[in-house]
Amino acid sequence: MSSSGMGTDWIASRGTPLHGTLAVPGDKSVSHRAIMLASLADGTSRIEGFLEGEDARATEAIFRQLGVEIEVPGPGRRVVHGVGIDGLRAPDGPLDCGNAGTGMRLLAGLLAGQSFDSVLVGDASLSRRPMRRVTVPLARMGARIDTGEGGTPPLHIHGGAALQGVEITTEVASAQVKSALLLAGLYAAGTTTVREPHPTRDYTERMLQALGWPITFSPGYARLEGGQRLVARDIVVPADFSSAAFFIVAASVVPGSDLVLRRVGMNPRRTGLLHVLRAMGADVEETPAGEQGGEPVSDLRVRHAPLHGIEVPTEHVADMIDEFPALFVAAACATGTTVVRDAAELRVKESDRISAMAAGLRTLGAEVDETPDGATIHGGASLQKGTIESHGDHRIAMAFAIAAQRADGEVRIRDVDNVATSFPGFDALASGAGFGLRTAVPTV
Ligand SMILES: O=C(O)C1=C[C@@H](OP(=O)(O)O)[C@@H](O)[C@H](O)C1
Ligand SMILES: C=C(OP(=O)(O)O)C(=O)O
Repeated sequence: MSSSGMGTDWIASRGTPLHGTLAVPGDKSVSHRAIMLASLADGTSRIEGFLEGEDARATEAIFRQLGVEIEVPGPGRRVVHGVGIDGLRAPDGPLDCGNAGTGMRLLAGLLAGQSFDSVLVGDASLSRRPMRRVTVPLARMGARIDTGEGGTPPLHIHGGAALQGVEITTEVASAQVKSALLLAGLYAAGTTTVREPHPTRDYTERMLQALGWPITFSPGYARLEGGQRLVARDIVVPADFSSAAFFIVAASVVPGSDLVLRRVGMNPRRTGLLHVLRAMGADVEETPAGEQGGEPVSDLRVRHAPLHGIEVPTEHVADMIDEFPALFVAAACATGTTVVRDAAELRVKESDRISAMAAGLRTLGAEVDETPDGATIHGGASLQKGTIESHGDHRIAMAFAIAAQRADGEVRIRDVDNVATSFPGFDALASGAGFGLRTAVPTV
């Protein structure tokens, strides 16, 4: 326990210019889906590049509880003995999704189609997150799911519901909501069609197709029929763009940096930050490096460049939804003003990311005006030392480790254990590249 009494703290401060060649861990979104769909397939699938993060491991543990045998031949590797589309068995107790919104929302759809009852629970942060966005449209398909008071977890899912395919336009642009509906659609009679207000990441669609389930999809649209089967297939998980993003921003803002990130997943629904950073003046050279698991991957060489503020085009928001904490730091280090709009979703992530970033940047001396759906960040102030609350949110913690590389003095970042949900080993990789970053000596 740290002096905050809540978990580990980091002490971050200016390091050296960032150099070297790094490979970030596997994609979290793909890792969740690989476990889920390989478990439902006929036959044995091998997964390479699996993210050894707490979120994906929570999903893995849940599928073991649902009767799936999953071997671990080594780090980042799994052998999943699929039980077939109707082969899951009733769990012996609640299924713990940990910190993972993705795990819980996708499982709500998948479990709504089973013959048995199940209960999904999560940690304190997940227990505050909105679930009606999945339970309401799933109810239209015939699912019976009770939420806690206020539409939050736990979710009590009643088995044996006769699901019916529906045509739905989602209210929020959310890959989790879309995926929950498609996974319920596997068990529904007839056709399930999902349209989205803005296109979101399409890993569920791509992986269903790769495992042989007939599906039609294009940006913002997906349609499938119930009652098919999945065929086991080996799955290679590409490196997570969202993890790479912290290093892309760090190398952009730390003078003298020249960093290479190897074979990063470049699904166009994930790379909105690149468009925005380039519009701000960032120097990111992209060399395509083929495909990994059906996804384009590229080597990215990032050199420090002076950034200037912009109005973030709203069409990029869904394609960079997890990158805003890092973008706020880039904006604080830029000259001029950056305006973020149409990003109210940030308020219902692991923390309220708009207010967490605004509060933390103000502590370090930057001027930030919050709005209901975004913020105006006034760049150019020199950042000072200070103590930052991560609110137990991995992306807030990592974002402030970057900000500290531009601060005069030490930045204490409280409660960083949650970084292990998406990016185990971030601190070692960051220190190796040149970050000033260490774990605080606990005080008793
Ligand atoms: O489908 C997914 O794997 C994810 C979708 C996004 O959430 P929303 O669907 O809530 O936008 C993203 O923030 C999350 O980290 C992963
Ligand atoms: C929002 C995130 O994840 P999840 O919704 O799965 O908790 C994230 O990783 O930034």
